[in-house]
Amino acid sequence: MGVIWRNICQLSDHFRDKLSTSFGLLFMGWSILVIFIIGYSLYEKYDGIRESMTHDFYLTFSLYPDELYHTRGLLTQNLFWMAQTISFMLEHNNHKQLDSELKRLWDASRRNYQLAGDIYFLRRDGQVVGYQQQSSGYTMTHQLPVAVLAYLKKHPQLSTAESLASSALPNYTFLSTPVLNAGGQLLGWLFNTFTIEQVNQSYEFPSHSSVLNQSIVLTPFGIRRGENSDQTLLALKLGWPDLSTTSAYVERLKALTSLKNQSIQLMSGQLLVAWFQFDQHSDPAVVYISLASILKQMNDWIIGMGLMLIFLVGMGGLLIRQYVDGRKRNMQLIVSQKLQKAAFDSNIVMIVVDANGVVQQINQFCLDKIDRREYQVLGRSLDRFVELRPRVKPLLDSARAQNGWLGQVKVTFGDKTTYLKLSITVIRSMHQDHLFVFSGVDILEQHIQTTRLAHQANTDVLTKLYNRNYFNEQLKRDLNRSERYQHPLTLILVDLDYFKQVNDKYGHVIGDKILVEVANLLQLRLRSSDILARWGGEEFVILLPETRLAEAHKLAQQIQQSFVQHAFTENIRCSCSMGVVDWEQGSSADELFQRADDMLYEAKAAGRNTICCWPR
Ligand SMILES: Nc1nc2c(ncn2[C@@H]2O[C@H](COP(=O)(O)OP(=O)(O)OP(=O)(O)O)[C@@H](O)[C@H]2O)c(=O)[nH]1
Repeated sequence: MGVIWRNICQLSDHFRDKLSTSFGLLFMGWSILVIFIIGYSLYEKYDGIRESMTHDFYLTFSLYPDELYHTRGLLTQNLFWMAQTISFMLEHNNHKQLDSELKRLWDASRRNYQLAGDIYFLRRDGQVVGYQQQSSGYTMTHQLPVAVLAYLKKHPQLSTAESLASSALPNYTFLSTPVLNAGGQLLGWLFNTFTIEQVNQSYEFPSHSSVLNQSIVLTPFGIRRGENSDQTLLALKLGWPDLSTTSAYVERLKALTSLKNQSIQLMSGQLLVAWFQFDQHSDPAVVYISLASILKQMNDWIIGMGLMLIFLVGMGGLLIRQYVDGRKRNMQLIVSQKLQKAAFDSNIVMIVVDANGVVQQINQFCLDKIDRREYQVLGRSLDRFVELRPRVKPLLDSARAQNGWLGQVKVTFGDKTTYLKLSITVIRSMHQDHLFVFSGVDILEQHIQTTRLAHQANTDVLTKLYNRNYFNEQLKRDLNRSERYQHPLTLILVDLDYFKQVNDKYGHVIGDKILVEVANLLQLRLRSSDILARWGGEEFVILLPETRLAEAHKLAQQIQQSFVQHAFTENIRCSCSMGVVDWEQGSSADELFQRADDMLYEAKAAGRNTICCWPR
């Protein structure tokens, strides 16, 4: 059991250490959380920029991905960061940085996603911030391409998206730009699929005919062919249509292009991927991406993080509580150990001995008393250094039997003797012998005081003899003993004769002196086992244990004689009368006294200086 207990203790220590480690981990966790919060605050700081981006920017892509499905997710992310960067750059109006950042992003996108085609960065007011042409590699401009500028110059009604929107597409912002190369392939596919009439009839583009002759135009209302169509592709900007508008547009395209069975998907309600397969060699696509959708996803992500945060805070709180509880327990343990040490090292005698009385621990207070060092005492018998009354062995036996001991002991440390109020606590242990903790408070002063008080309570102030109280107690005790062992016991009542006259003649001071002399005179005649007391006034009483009447009578005669021979102070002569009684088996103390009194009365009546005995 002891081993198991020790193991449990070690385990709990181990867990305490682990809790410290947990706290470290928790601290790391919190640090990460703080970093996240700071990051999020910064993010929030640029929320305005993001908002402006949401409302002001649209990205239109014309590209030819090999694996559209695969790249869609990555592209979404990439577009978001591209747009954010642009927004940030514009905010700071630093076109040089914007150029280099866009070039870097474009290169990365093309490398990662094998993009082809053209990218345009547009603002709602129709301004082209920048564009890239796949055919000529990355090109950055803050102006529209030359061909676009020429076209817009020729047709002022198309110079801004705003004018276009107000005239033809009131609900949409619109921008068209001629694009080389790939457009030709798309055009070829369209003409292989539809007749020119079909394309032209379905197209209601409010534009110059020469433009129409040279272009393929995609609008929410249809597709129309231009003459130089092998050179042209118009990228389409739809404004910011809602899902139903977009869906309607897609359906219209599908109807027009007979692609009813082809994959044209609406993603997340606002992410449209329209896939046009137009020849054997490549898969062109128009990808329209809503940044609002991306930001919505972003919001979901923030909610997720919020939930995670709540979870982490909960877990953190739990761990902190565990840690704090552990610390509290530790502190309590330390405090209690300190208290124990303080108690052990206090100014009382503290000794721990084993069952054989061998010292296991001893405090400095005690070491100072016996004038020894700790190493001289530990492992040795307590008897060698301290003399106890009662002795150590019986004390231990008694403590073991009664599960503790409390009492007063006389103790001698070296050459000094004192009294201790001693408490012995027994410590029982599963895997060890009993230990006995001696804690003793020095009560020498108290002992002296008590003894003095007891003495005063039993002593006559004038004569220093025992008083009536003490005598009565002794009489009771001796009567019992005589009763039990059938031992003889006699009592003598002594009364001074005519003492009133002495007082009257010489005064009370002299009378007192005579009383003291009488006390001494009586004491001289007695054995140590006899008890002499002042019964009151000028009356004395003598108890004679183990004494028969004849012997008591003899003693009374000697006393009488000593009075006759003694000259008291002022040469005063005094005599006394005495009643001597033998104790009769079975009679009480009162009966004994009554008889003694009777005898004394008879002695007085007989003329004083007389001894009367009972039985006669
Ligand atoms: N000086 C002094 N006198 C005491 C003390 N106690 C009692 N007496 C006196 O002892 C006297 C006792 O007087 P009584 O009882 O008449 O007895 P007595 O004069 O001795 O006469 P008998 O006993 O009949 O022989 C009184 O005068 C008390 O005042 C005391 O402590 N000191």
